[in-house]
Amino acid sequence: MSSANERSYTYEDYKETADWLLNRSGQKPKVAIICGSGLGGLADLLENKTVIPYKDIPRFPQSTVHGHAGQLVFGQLKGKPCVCMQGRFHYYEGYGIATVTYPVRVFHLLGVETLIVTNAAGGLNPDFNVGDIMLIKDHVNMPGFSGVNPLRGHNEERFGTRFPCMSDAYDREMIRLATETAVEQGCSSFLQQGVYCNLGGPCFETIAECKMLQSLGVDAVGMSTVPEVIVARHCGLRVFGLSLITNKAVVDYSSEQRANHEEVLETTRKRALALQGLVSSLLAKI
Ligand SMILES: O=P(O)(O)O[C@H]1O[C@H](CO)[C@@H](O)[C@H]1O
Ligand SMILES: Nc1nc2[nH]cnc2c(=O)[nH]1
Repeated sequence: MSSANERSYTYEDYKETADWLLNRSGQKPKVAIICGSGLGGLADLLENKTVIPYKDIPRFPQSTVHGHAGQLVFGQLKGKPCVCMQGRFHYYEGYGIATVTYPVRVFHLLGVETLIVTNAAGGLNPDFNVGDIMLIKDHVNMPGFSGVNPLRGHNEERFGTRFPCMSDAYDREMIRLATETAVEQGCSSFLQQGVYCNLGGPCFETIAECKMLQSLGVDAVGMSTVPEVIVARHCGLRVFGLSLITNKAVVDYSSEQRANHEEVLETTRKRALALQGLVSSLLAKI
């Protein structure tokens, strides 16, 4: 990988971007929401919006994936000051892991206290159906097994400790509130909880890989989210995560099913409103 991809950032870099955004938006969000593939509609719920394209923001990468608009949206949701990423960055796009997670530290410096991550994911748990919403209770950072971790390198103590704990990565009280909210919203029949695993992508998994992940206790697989969560927990943000099960992972050699991004986006279109309702009602409770 080239050194440009592996670039690192100083505390002052993050601070400069945060100050620029504060100046441009005039808003100090308390909640940041990262919208997964096809889930950018969440940002449309915000009131009093200020929209800032990534291309205008100092040091921000660009979104290159279909279904990721590439802009920050500031505004209020249920009266809470929020910032939404309409489009996230993925390792497979060629960005270094510090670049993929760059916005999270910027949000921390803007005063964000809670990070909500959403993603589209393949369902590995045989009890899951396409269209289920999975509350993420834990993760497996598969790239971390070979040393790909956003905290690799110099530890900036102003963000967090060298060896952060990850056994409490996903806030249990928010999971409880979301479960309660799903009952109120009439969507508990397609609500699940489970373990999300990120792979590097951009290939979808082979059948052997899906079987291996299942045997490891993974419920849903994707290509994002975990690096953002690690950086968020390192700097003390409360994290809540949702996976929309957009397709079922193929685990049978006789299956004719083939994972593809069009199916992923198609499922997000069908479940976007339910997911948006759940997130906005949850926000009203925190
Ligand atoms: O994780 P998000 O950004 O929702 O996107 C998921 O959907 C894409 C594959 O269809 C991959 O980028 C995968 O990570
Ligand atoms: N890796 C991976 N990412 C996804 N994103 C949406 N569906 C999938 C999937 O089946 N596998």
